[in-house]
Amino acid sequence: MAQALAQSGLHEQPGTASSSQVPPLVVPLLVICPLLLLLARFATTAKPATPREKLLAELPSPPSRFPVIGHLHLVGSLPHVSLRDLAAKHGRDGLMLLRLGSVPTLVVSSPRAAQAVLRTHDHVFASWPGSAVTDILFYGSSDIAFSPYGEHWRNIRKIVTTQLLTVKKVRSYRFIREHEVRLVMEKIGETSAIGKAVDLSGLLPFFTNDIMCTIVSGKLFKEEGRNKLFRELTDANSKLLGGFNLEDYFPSMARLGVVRRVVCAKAEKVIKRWGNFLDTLIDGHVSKSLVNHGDGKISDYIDVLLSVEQEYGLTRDNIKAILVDMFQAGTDTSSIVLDFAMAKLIQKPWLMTKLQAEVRRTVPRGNHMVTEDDQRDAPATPTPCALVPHLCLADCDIQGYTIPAGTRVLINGWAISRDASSWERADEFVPERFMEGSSTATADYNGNDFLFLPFGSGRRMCPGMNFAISTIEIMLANLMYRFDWKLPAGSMNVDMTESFGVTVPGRRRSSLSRYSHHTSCFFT
Ligand code: HEM
Repeated sequence: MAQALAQSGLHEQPGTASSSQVPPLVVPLLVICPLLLLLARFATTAKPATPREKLLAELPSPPSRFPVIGHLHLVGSLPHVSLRDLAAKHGRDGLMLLRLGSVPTLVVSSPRAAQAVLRTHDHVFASWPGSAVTDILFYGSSDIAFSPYGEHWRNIRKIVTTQLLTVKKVRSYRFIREHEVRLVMEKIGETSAIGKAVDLSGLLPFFTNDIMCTIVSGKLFKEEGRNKLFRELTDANSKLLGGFNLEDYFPSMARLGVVRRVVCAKAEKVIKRWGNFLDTLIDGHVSKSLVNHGDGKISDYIDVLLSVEQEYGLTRDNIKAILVDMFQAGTDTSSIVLDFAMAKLIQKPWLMTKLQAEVRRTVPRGNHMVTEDDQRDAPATPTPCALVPHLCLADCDIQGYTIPAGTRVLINGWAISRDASSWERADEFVPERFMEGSSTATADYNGNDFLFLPFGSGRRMCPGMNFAISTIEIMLANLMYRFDWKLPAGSMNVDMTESFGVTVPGRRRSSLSRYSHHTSCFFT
């Protein structure tokens, strides 16, 4: 045995030939490490050169900062978790400054600080930093989500909130939601008939995508199989928005011509495909509306946008940007929440049974599925929270610190909604906390209660909240009503509590797409 170990090199004695040879990387490391440590010391102790740097230097910040990369090395693969841990250690009053590359970024991790940013000084923080990639993918950032705060954003936000996402409009799409739910139930039923596991993570993105396709462009759209292409394009956007983008951390470097060309090349290709596709759809609607007025059918988003085109001075590119936004913001977000909720419920069978009993009690006997009429008492669906980047537009006082203009601000909604000083069993999935009888039953996700901000708050708050809640609730209620679920051994390979997506420093839902677990479930 000893001989075998010695031969394999695991049992070498000091002084033997192989241990006395210095591995090739050691010498450069011995030189580089002290140099880096020296530079890190210099970076953290150097006197601030400008008034802006002086203000930033006042903010609590982790000491271990390197030149060039700043604090990037401290942010792990789950940024929301790293940022929470760093803020607990180095932050003060829910505020902490990080240098992500060359970008000063204020991380906000307490309800009080979030309220100061998103309510008290909402107008100062209502913009976002901008990027070359979003300029390409969203037609000069002329959509709503990526548009800088200002007149154009106000105009587009007004269209979206008064024409596309009103409560009345969302209700009018009820039959589309119920139809798509029915199709998913049939698919699950068919899989059940042959005794196979159901791949919910595979089904749910198509469910939310298909709803959005019909709402954007009408029934024909899906029948022609175009929904698959939309899914592909939305995925391509998510990858571009969610990957590591040099520009987010080193904006001045990304302004160099060569670098910019490399960063933008892929985005140009993707938007060309979006453009061709959306132009065909819009042209189809234009010619249809010339021959067919007021046929009483529910109008889709393209119809609506064309009908207000002149009133709001919309260009063709503006219309396309809004449509891309609706897909990007409105599909993965809801499917991931559904996936997350189901995965968590399957891990807690007693809770699943309890919620199932509640859903089943509300549905009249003999009904094959839950409709939106049956949903008055549907269980609350807790939604995980995202990290959302904002940009400080003018020097602003927050809790005694002056935040200089140009600082990026990340609201770590995930950390806030798991703060042990606000929530009991803060890290656990406990939907009962939102049910009658619990001390937090009245916790409000409408952006008024800063303990819980799944849809954000203030001027940039999610305008798709009603849309999302309607989609999530009807699907979740039916999944629970129709089937009893259990998990095949070893099929859930990631703990979703820790992996649920948050955004990285670009206004994006990037890590939603990093949410790569696979929820396949058996049902009985
Ligand atoms: C569970 C699902 C969803 C969640 C958790 C969610 C969450 C969010 C959050 C946190 C923001 C940023 C708020 C801020 O900057 O403070 C946001 C923005 C936005 N969301 Fe949602 N969202 C969801 C579904 C939807 C849906 C279904 C739509 C559209 C159909 C939508 C459209 C938008 C748009 C357009 C914005 C940008 C608003 C602006 O910048 O003015 N979202 N969402």
